[in-house]
Amino acid sequence: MHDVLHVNGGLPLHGEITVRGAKNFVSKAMVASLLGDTPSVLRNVPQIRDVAVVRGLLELHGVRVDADDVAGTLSLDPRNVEQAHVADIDAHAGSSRIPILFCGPLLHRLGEAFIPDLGGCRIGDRPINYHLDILRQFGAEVDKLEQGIALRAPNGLVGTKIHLPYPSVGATEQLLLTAVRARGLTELSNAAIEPEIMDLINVLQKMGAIISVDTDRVIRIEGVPRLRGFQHTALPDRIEAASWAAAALATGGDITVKGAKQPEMTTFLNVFRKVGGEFDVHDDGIRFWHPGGELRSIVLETDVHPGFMTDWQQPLVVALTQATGLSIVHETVYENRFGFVDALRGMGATIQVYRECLGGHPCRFGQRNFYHSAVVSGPTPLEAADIEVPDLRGGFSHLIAALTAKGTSNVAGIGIIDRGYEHFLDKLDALGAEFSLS
Ligand SMILES: CC(=O)N[C@H]1[C@@H](OP(=O)(O)OP(=O)(O)OC[C@H]2O[C@@H](n3ccc(=O)[nH]c3=O)[C@H](O)[C@@H]2O)O[C@H](CO)[C@@H](O)[C@@H]1O
Ligand SMILES: C=C(OP(=O)(O)O)C(=O)O
Repeated sequence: MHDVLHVNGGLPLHGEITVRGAKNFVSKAMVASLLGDTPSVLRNVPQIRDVAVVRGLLELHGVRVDADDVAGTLSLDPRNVEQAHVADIDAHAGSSRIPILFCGPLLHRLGEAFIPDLGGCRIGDRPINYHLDILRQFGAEVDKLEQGIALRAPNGLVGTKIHLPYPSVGATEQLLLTAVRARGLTELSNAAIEPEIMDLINVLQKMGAIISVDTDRVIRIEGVPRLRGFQHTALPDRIEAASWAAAALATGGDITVKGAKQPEMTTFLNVFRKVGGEFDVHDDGIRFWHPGGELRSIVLETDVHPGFMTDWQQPLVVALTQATGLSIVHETVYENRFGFVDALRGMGATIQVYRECLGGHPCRFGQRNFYHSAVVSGPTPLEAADIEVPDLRGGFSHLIAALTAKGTSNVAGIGIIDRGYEHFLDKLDALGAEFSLS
């Protein structure tokens, strides 16, 4: 398999690419189809590995999946889930974080579930204690085994009142996918309200669920006994869009991201403008460009929505190496998301990481042993290097750094990147990047 990308960097990226549906929504909407008793159709589905992983798991559970990859349409027929003979589920261990979201839907349909060990990016410990607490509160029996988690709910699941210690995206989705068919009322306080969650709520409402979202992060659900299939077009991938925007800024280029939408990106766009990037919002996408002259340093804190998204942080840090002065980035969502800066430092960036909370607010990771704040001093020209992709967003950041650095960089392990970036090599080609694979 070709897994090393040889990048001849130092050329501004110019041109137009398209983003399709959000990785962090599409996979969840696919799981939601399990809750319906009629087929669902999902549109604007990207061809990324996380979609393939969830598809495999759904098929294992008896869902018939038909895909039109070019059109980006998935048809999901869950009518045979009760008849499925699930075998080989261990083969799905370590593939992504989505399997944990199968718990509620499978418990409703089968009264039991087995969930293999999770994968996803190693950017912190990523515990699942909130998920398991939620399932137990609905009345599930949860057993942690060596290979995964076994769950039972022989008497069904019953609505409950839950307060999340932190507005976790996955735990909020766990609750939604479980509460919609539980008996009675469920109330979740301190819920996450990311746009991908709101679109999942749209899907569940189309299926027949009753869900209200209050302004104070409280979500209320009235359980219903049955749900039907849905037809839905996924919201665009705001992380991919921001990643290409960061690539335009770092390389001094000009990229139009078709499919990108302003409402989900307001916070990113403010930061992009403060750094000195220009953008124009069009009906069918957003054009991002470097207007020439100096970029400006900033102070930035990642946070839950509507704050600056943690998944935007890694690509933007590469652009900050090209800004004049000291930028401060405080990562408050994951305790260990700065590992990727080692490689940037090796390419000539001046970045120092600290255990202290250097942003505006103390966070959960302060006074602990986590290097979760970074100071970036720029501008520093980046030099070509041999680098290894550590995780999805860190990997894309390395790619941006290689595209920014003059000379040939060898980026190993690029296979990780297609977990969340559809056809990224074709897109690089369309943007005028020079590269080869080996
Ligand atoms: C597939 C997917 O949608 N992934 C996204 C999702 O991840 P994911 O849903 O895993 O992220 P969470 O929002 O749950 O995690 C946020 C924080 O809560 C902690 N936590 C979470 C669950 C739990 O049971 N216990 C616990 O302590 C995590 O360790 C982390 O520090 O939201 C993140 C935050 O926007 C994004 O970076 C990921 O891209
Ligand atoms: C952290 C991410 O994804 P996952 O939760 O799938 O690991 C990401 O998309 O940046």
